[in-house]
Amino acid sequence: MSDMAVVVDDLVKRYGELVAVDGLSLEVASGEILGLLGPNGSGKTTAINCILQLLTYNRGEIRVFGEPMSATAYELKRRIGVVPQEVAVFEELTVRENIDAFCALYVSDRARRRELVQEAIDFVDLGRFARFRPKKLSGGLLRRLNIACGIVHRPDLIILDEPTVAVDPQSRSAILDGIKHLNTRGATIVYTSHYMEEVEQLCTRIIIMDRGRQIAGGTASELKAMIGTGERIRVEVVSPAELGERELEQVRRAEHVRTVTYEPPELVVECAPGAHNLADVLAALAAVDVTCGRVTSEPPTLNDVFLEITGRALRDEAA
Ligand SMILES: Nc1ncnc2c1ncn2[C@@H]1O[C@H](COP(=O)(O)OP(=O)(O)OP(=O)(O)O)[C@@H](O)[C@H]1O
Repeated sequence: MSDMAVVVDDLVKRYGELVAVDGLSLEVASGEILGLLGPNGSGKTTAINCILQLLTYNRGEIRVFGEPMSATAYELKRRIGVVPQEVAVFEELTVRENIDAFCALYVSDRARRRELVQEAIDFVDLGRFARFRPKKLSGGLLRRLNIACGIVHRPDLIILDEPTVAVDPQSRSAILDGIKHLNTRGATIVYTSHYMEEVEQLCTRIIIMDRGRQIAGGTASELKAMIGTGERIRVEVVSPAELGERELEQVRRAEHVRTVTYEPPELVVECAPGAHNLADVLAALAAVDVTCGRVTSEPPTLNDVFLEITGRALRDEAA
């Protein structure tokens, strides 16, 4: 099983009465970018902290690169880089000194460390800020510093816990590109997020978590193929001013139509997978003399997958 970077078997972590991780099993293959996707509170951070042995747990086995993980497995820990959810850097040190301090935990040779620190600074593009202290950095730059501190020792496995929360779009896209680059350079990546778009863009495989459990896993396309929705068609109704039951019923009767919702002027039709859904829906509308304006057809999202399995949305609008 040496091609597995991480194997978690039946992990349980309780906080008093609350079961934060509830029999979680998962595998991370060497070389992949695994996304752990789940709403806030689904147990992602707790699972990660158990894997890293930062928390004790009630049950379960964890192996990293084929070896049992334990609090004192220092050789294994050296091969892991962690980018925690909360930015954790030293306020009194500059950017360069911070990265060096983290590097020094694993690399004692000063010349080698200088090279690695410079490489990490270049990697997150913080060269212009190398002599700044953290309090002078914006949120996005702080996140980049946090990443540099986690990856400076060139770990084989990199675990990033929601590294783009509260980050501007430009820094976010730089961070995602950087993670892809680390992966091409050979690192296995575990990436937790509640942003489904990010996970879909970045990850080669995705595990969806809810209430401390894995509820589904696969590539984004495999996950979407698991559910009944093939596409969501949105139609702006131009005339008549308001659709009646006759027109709505006509659409419902079209082949593959699963649900029809109408909030004037928009009609939303969810269809099961089919080759001519859009044409069928438009033909149904034309048959009852409905004139359409803008029409769009979208494939299902990972939120649809989550919704279909749990009955709830992956995240509320404010998240
Ligand atoms: N130290 C703690 N004591 C008690 N309960 C906790 C503690 N840490 C987490 N929890 C609870 O455990 C559950 C899982 O939390 P966890 O932080 O692992 O979820 P998450 O998916 O990482 O969400 P988030 O992205 O918000 O961190 C939540 O119900 C949370 O309130």
